[in-house]
Amino acid sequence: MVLNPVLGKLVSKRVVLASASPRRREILTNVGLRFEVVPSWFKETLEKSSFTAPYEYAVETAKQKALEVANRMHVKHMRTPDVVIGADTIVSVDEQILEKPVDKQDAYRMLSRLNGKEHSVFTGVAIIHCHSKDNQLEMEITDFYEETKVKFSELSEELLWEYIDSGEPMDKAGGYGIQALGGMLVEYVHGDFLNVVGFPLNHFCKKLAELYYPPSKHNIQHKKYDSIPSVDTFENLSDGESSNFTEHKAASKLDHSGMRSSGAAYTSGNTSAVRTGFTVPLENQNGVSQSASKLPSKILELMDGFRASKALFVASKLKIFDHLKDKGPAKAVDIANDVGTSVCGTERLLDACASLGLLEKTPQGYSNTDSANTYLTSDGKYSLHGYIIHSNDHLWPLFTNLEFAVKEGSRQNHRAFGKKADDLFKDYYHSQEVNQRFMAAMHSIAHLTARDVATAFDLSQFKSACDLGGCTGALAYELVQVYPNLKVTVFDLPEVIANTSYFQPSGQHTAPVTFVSGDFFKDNLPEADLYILSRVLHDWPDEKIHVLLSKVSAVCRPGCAILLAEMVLDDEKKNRSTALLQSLNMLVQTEGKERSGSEYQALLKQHGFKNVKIRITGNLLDVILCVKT
Ligand SMILES: Cc1cn([C@@H]2O[C@H](COP(=O)(O)OP(=O)(O)OP(=O)(O)O)[C@@H](O)[C@H]2O)c(=O)[nH]c1=O
Repeated sequence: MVLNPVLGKLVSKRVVLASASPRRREILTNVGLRFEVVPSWFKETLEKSSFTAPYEYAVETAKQKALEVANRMHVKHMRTPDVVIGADTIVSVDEQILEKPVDKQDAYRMLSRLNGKEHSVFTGVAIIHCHSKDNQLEMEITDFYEETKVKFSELSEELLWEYIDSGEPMDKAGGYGIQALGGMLVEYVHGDFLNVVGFPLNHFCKKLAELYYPPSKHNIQHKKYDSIPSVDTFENLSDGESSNFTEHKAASKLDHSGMRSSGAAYTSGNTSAVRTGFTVPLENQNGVSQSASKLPSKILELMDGFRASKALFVASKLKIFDHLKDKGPAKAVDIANDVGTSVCGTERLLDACASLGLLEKTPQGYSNTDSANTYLTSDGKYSLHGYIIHSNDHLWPLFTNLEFAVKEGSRQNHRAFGKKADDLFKDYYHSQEVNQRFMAAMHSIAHLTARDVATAFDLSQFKSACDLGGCTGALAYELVQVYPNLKVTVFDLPEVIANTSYFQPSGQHTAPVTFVSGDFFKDNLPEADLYILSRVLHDWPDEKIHVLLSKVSAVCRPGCAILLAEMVLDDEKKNRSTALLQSLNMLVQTEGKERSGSEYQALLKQHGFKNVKIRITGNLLDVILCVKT
C-alpha cells in the first residue's frame, strides 16, 4: 500500500487541521503530512435526537468544526487555507452517543455503560477544499465516517475508579484512551485501531485517492483497487506532466504559505509516479513492477530550504513581484531588461520561483500568483516585503554564523557585521536606511498578526492602552478599529517614533493613536489600563524582563492588565518548528529566546500577574492576557 503519493498531493497545499486533539496531530504528523493546527471553536452542541444514526452526528460535527475554521481563517485572518480537515470521534452504545466526560462522575457513568460490552466508535471526518474567488470563500466538502467495534472486558468498580483517577478519560470520547492505559480495558477491536484513537487514517487516504486520482477506465478494467490505490494504478501522478514524458525530472513546489515539497516524476509509457520518499512500485513498459529506492524526502527538503529562501529573497530584492503586479505575463528577457539583470540568470530565477509556486509560468511568460500579489509586492496591505528584505540583509548573515552561536551560546552580530553592538537596537538605528528596513520588517509581521492579536481576547473593558515598543503602530491602529472606545499610546525609542509617519494608515481616523518617545527600561511609562508588549519579551533575557515587568506592575492598578503577544512554545518544546526556529533566530541576534506558556506564566507571576490566560491563535503570534487583581 503506497500512502505517500496520495498524501503527497497535499504537500504543496496549505493544509489546516481544525482540531485540538493531540492524537490527530500525531497520527497525521507520523505519516509526514505537514499542516498547521487551528483548533475549531465550534461548540459540539448539535441536537443528537435530530440525527437518525450516530455516525451522522459525528460527520456533521466534523463538518461544522472544519467550516468554522475555514471561514475564520478566510474572514478574520485573511489567510484562506487550501484544505481544512475536521474530525469528530464519538462512542455509541445502546443507541446513545457518548462524547468526552465533563467530570469524573460522568466518566464513571460512561465506562460503566461500556463495561463488559461491545460498542462502536465512530469518527466523522470532513475534508474541505477552499478557494478564494473575488474575496468570496468557495468550498468543496467531502465527508465520510469510519466505524470500529471495541469490546471491554468485565471490569471491577475498583479498576474503573483507578482508571478514572489516572485522569486519562477526561479529554477522550467515551471516557477512555485505547492507545494508553485504556488499552488494558479492551478485549478486542474489530476495525481500524487509529479510528478509535481519533483519526481513520486508512479511510482518509482512500478518500484522498478518490478525490485526486479517480480510477480511469484502464484502472477499472485491469487493476485491483482494493484499498489506497498503489501508484501503478495512477495514470498521471505528476500533475500535468505529459504522458510521453520519458526522463527523470526533479520537481519542487512551494505553496502560498511557503511549504515545500520535492519529488521526482518518473514516466514510462503511459504510467507515471511522483516519488516523495516511500518505496514506490513503478511499472515499466512491459507492465512489470519495479521498486524505486527510498528517498529521505524530508531531509532533502531541509537541505534545499536555504536555496528556496534565497530565491524568494533575491526575487523580492529585485522587485520582480512589483514588476509583474497588475500585468499580463512577461517574458524573461523583458523582465531582465527592466530590472537590469542577465537574461540567463533571470530566467533560472523565474523558473525556480514558478516551481516554488510564487509565479505562474505559461507559454506567454511569467506572472504573479495571487499570493505573490498579496504578500510579495512591496506596497500591498499585507506585504511581507519588509520582512523578506530584513531576512535577506540582516538575518541571513547572522544565520550563517549559527554554528558559532550554538558553540558560544551568544549572538553573532560582531561576526556577521564586524561590529559589537552593546545595545541590541543600536544595530538597527545607527543608520536611517537600516532603521527603516527594520521598522518595515516589524511592520510586516505586526500587520499580518494584528487582527488576531487584537481579537484573541475581548478587550472592550479597557479605555486606554499603551503599546510598549509598539514601533510603527500597526497593532495600535488595529486595536482602535476593533475597539472604537479605546485610545492607544505607542511608546518607543525616539529613533523609531521619528520615522512612524511613513507607516500611518491612509484614510483612517488616527486620533485615538498617539506616539510617545521613551525607553521603557529607563523612562516613566505612560498611564494606561492595558499594557501591551508585542514581540518585546523575546528580545531579552529573564533579568531584563524582570526589570521591565516590575515597571509595568508598578503602574498597573488592580483591574488593569498586561497583554503579551509572542510565539508561545508548547511546554515540551517539541511541536512548533516555526517558533523553535524563531528561538534560534533570537539566539543569533539577541540575548532573548522564545518561551513556553509556563515560562511566561512564571515570569508574570513574580510580578503579581497571576490569572494568566493564553490563546494560541494559529497566526504567527499567540496572546497572553493577565488582569491584575
Ligand atoms: C475513544 C478514544 C478517543 N480519544 C480522543 O477522544 C477525543 C474525541 O473528542 P473530539 O471532540 O472528537 O475531539 P477533541 O479532542 O475535542 O478535539 P477537536 O477536534 O478540537 O474537537 C479525540 O481527541 C480522540 O483523540 C482517544 O484519544 N482515544 C480513544 O480511545
